[in-house]
Amino acid sequence: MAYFPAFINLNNKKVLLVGAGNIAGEKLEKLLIFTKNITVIAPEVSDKVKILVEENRLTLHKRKYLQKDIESFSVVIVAVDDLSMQKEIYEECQKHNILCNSVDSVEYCDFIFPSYIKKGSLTIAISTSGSSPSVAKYLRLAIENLIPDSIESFLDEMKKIRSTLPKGKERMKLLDEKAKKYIDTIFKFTQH
Ligand SMILES: C[C@@]1(CC(=O)O)C2=NC(=C\c3[nH]c(c(CCC(=O)O)c3CC(=O)O)Cc3[nH]c(c(CC(=O)O)c3CCC(=O)O)/C=C3\N/C(=C\2)[C@@H](CCC(=O)O)[C@]3(C)CC(=O)O)/[C@H]1CCC(=O)O
Ligand SMILES: NC(=O)c1ccc[n+]([C@@H]2O[C@H](COP(=O)([O-])OP(=O)(O)OC[C@H]3O[C@@H](n4cnc5c(N)ncnc54)[C@H](O)[C@@H]3O)[C@@H](O)[C@H]2O)c1
Repeated sequence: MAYFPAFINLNNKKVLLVGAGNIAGEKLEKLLIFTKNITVIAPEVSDKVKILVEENRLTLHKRKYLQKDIESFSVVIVAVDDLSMQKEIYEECQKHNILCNSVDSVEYCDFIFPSYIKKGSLTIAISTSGSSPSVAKYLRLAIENLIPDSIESFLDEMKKIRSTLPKGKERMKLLDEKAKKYIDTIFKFTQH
């Protein structure tokens, strides 16, 4: 089955990152845009992870992962250089209904990190379901150039209109027309 693309609210969700090397640093940098409720466990910690932990006052346990460490967490990311350990933690997560991401195999992922573009309240996420992370990256770079920064203020304006006008056909029509006009000016055409 394919992955269901969802945008998860990480408020009040505890996130555990196992591993603190190069890839853990990359995942941490991306996660920090969405939550600071992150605990890191690893015996060796890269300079980048050390700085991010200090700057964001994250909890760091400088030791190896121990069974049951996952138990108070909602989301676990396993960024260790050891596939059997990724499998072990993934299986432990399954028993506790904890969402798990492993950096070496989609087989041990309940969710995967997408490549994403964020401009204000707009988020565009791209995934190749693990087929080619670098294709996801270059597609992101190509799409990023198509989206103007003005999208941020335009979305703020649309949000304001939506919250001030009463729900109903009139509001729907107005919002649809404004959205179409804006997108038309960006892409010079609108697909229906
Ligand atoms: C999108 C992105 C998001 C992010 O990391 O946040 C992301 N990987 C990125 C970059 C990237 N990763 C790799 C390269 C080298 C070139 C290449 O292999 O293509 C590059 C390119 C680069 O770094 O330039 C190597 C790699 N990646 C994985 C494996 C294991 C394997 O497949 O076996 C290996 C082999 C390791 C090895 O060979 O040793 C696995 C995963 N990587 C994923 C996400 C998930 C699937 C995403 C999807 O396709 O849907 C998944 C399954 C798990 C996960 O991480 O969640 C981010 C781009 C962000 C951006 O810039 O926009
Ligand atoms: N998903 C991706 O985007 C992607 C991209 C490239 C590579 N990878 C894969 O990511 C993995 C990690 O690569 P890296 O460059 O970050 O490695 P690294 O050597 O820099 O870091 C490994 C980290 O795992 C920790 N670790 C090892 N054993 C541990 C244990 N028992 N408990 C807790 N922590 C432990 C280490 O202390 C270290 O912090 C590799 O297997 C690589 O194939 C994934």
